Amino acid sequence: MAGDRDEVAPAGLTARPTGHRSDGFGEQRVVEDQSASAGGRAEVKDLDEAWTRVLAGLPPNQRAWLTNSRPVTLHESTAIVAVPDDFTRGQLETRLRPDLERILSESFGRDIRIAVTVDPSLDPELREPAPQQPVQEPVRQSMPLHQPPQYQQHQSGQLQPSQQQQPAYGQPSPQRHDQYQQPAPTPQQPEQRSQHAQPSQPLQTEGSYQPTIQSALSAPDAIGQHNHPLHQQVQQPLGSVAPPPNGSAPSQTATEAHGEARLNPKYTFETFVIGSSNRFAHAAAVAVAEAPGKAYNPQLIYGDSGLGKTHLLHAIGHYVRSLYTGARVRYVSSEEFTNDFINAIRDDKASQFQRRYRDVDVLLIDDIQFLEGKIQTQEEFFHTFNTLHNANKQIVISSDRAPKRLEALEDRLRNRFEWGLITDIQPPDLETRIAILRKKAATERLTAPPEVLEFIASKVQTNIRELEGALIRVTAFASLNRQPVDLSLAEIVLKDLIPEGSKPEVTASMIMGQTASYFGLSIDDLCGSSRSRVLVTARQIAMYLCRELTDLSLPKIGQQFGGRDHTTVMHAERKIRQLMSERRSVFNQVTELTNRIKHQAKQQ
Ligand SMILES: Nc1ncnc2c1ncn2[C@@H]1O[C@H](COP(=O)(O)OP(=O)(O)OP(=O)(O)O)[C@@H](O)[C@H]1O
Repeated sequence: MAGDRDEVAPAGLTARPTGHRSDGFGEQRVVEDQSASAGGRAEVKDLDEAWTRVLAGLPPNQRAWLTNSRPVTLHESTAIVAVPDDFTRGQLETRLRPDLERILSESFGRDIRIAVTVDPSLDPELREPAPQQPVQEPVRQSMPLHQPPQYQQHQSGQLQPSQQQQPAYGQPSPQRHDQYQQPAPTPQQPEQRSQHAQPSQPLQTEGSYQPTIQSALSAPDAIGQHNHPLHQQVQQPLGSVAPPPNGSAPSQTATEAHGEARLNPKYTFETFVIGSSNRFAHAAAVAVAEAPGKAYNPQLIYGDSGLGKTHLLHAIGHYVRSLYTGARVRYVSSEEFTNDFINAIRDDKASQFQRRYRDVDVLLIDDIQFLEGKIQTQEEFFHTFNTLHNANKQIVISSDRAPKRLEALEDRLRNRFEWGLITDIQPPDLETRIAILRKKAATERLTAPPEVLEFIASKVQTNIRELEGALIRVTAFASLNRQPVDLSLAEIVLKDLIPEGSKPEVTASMIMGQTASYFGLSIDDLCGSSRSRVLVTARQIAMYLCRELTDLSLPKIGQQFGGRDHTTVMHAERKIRQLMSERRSVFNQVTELTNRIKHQAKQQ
């Protein structure tokens, strides 16, 4: 009990409850028992009543800070109040203190001071992962980084279905989609139908099957129907593929492998719309997924931001895992790879790092351009690449440029990228953009008539992420106003989002500056660790806008916000998308901020 009381600090100090007290009243009971003989019971009850008066007596802007705060107990002349986070505690101890103490003193007829304690469980909504420290590539390390891998025995095996229940190598495993939260099946337009092989169909067995890019290219336009291009006889196999040595199945369980893969369940081949701009890359991606390590190794996909490179990488991962039980797939952005590498050096865990990236069947590495200029990480990646390639493990790489244009990447790496197959993705044409919107509307259960989809597709021409963002804003606006989604509504919403004329360049610092000043916060607040509701919303809106209005990658955005993890940015994006259609205030805040940011960008 004494321990409990020790957690409560006088104003100015922070105390963190050690136990979980979801109602914030755990401590009240403690003190109640202690002081029962001295009439403390009545006082505790009075504190609740006094708190009601406090809430009624404060102006709304101050009251907002108390939404998730709770009175805990009255101990002599100190009222103890629990709040969800440090930021709110700061507000109570500074701005609100005089009014709080005045109203409480009036209620009790004697001087009352407040002491504030932090109880994070009071804010159940906040699930933000803790921020990570940003990391810098070390200048020089003395430890040996490139020892031969210590898991040679695992590397002999090509992908093999694991033990009893599995079909023979080269045959698909039964559907394992239940392991993922696949998007709910939705009715599809003929042109949106998935064009990759169904896992329930047998794959051609080793030897008889060779993918061919010719056949992929001869497929009709994506917007029309076509046969699966990859079950055709080889005419000109690309990439040198050594026959895989026989080996044992990976020892990892499917569940472990799934946890490691970190794939977005929405990014599958089913949800990927094929058009002339991406058909080649898609066909090669399917080929690679069906015959990992054998078709094209490495496969490199390049193209501008927001055109579907990450989507394809994840889709490969899902498809491999649905075809080969136990397949060890790992998706990683190059930024994470770098950070992981640096942390491994710092923590003296080089061999664990190497195992993580070398003991896999398929390595999907996103945004390789991030390795430019990072000599040590390039060196490490070079060895990772060689180890995997020598063992006939599949490597798929994405980049925002063709390898030749990755000037700050070592020649030996660029050369290796050219060993396999290089495919590009171009901005989609109008028909593909409409088909993407149609599919997006169906999977997200957003209702929008064809003319609205066409209108949006005609307005947003390059980045598919922006295209999706525009659809979300239009449907959110309609839902908030309980209006049907029609052309005039779409025109209103998109007028501000997509200004006429050249596209001004928006930067993360513009977004952070405007967001901070809009919410009366500082940039440090946005980058800091406070999780007060106001701040979290502001931070999430700023992250959402960085995602929508800039080309920055998830990890890059995370770095801008005090070194947060990329999953925090993903969470923020999802959260704000959802809140925009549920809360008018959030929709208005995002719209107003977008206007301010674009206005500022135009003036630069
Ligand atoms: N052909 C497509 N069909 C359906 N959705 C697509 C397609 N291409 C892209 N998208 C969607 O567009 C969004 C952006 O795609 P993605 O993140 O894969 O782009 P990217 O090229 O990796 O961008 P960046 O380089 O900025 O990371 C995603 O939501 C993705 O699902």
